Amino acid sequence: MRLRGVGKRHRPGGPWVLRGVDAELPEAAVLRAEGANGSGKSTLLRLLAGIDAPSAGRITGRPRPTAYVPERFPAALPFTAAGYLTHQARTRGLRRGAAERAAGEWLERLGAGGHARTPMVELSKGGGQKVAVAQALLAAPRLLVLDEAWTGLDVAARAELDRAVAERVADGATVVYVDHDPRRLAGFVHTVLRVAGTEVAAVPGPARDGAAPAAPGAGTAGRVAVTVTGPPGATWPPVPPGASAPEAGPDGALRLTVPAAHSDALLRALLAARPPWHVRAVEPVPAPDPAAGADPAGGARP
Ligand SMILES: Nc1ncnc2c1ncn2[C@@H]1O[C@H](COP(=O)(O)OP(=O)(O)OP(=O)(O)O)[C@@H](O)[C@H]1O
Repeated sequence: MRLRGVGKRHRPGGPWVLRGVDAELPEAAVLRAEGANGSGKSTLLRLLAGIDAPSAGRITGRPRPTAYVPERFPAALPFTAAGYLTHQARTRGLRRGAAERAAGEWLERLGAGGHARTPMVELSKGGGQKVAVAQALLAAPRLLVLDEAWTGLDVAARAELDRAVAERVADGATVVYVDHDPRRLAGFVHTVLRVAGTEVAAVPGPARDGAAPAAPGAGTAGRVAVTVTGPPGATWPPVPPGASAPEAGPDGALRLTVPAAHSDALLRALLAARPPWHVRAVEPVPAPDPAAGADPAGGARP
């Protein structure tokens, strides 16, 4: 998916919120949009999801199907939770039986199975948010856009959404999100979209293959250290080739190193585990062999 010279203003002649945005969004990747309040993150996400059209420029190659969880979900709809989700699944091409099954399965996964027959207007804020998330995940989107989608969810549903993100990415989808919590999916982010002053800068995130050598202090051997904590009962997933044995730290966290080329696979496995692991940090590891990439400038980019 590609943005070329994309601009947006919310009314003709009004101020540009975004202008001249050029970016390429990779497949099978998580992208996090960051920026100050009112900088235009939600505006960017609505453009990416196709909810709003750009005022200038073009967006091409948007993966289909596309799904979007808005910051404010219109929960006061004349349906039950399951009825609404079934309707949504039908509009996305599922047959009635498959649509009902998908609706029920997503409500169960998010811990809202007991509210399947609850009218939407009677749902709590958290219940409404679960329906908002479920409607986005129903049709296995190839582009998933999440605007503060974790807000209002309970801990278990948040973890389920993390897992759903990992599943979508493992399936080749692009996931773009905004969240006020900097730890949300930390270490899993391929690209950060920095929104500031009408511009969007795409910078490598910690999970990008090959990002580690470009980071200050990193060696050219390209290993990264992953620090995780696990919920009670978490089992260690299969780790990719070349990973070190996990070592326990004093604070109960586990740390292991892995070749940068395999860090995405490890992060996906950790987040897709049931229950999922919490990825605390992904950091470059200096190369053990000084001849392999000694760089007095501290790993500056070539
Ligand atoms: N529908 C709209 N009509 C007019 N102005 C809008 C509309 N939506 C957003 N804006 C304006 O566009 C600018 C960017 O808003 P946006 O919601 O995209 O920012 P944000 O970075 O997501 O903010 P926050 O972090 O507070 O959610 C703001 O000045 C906002 O007031």
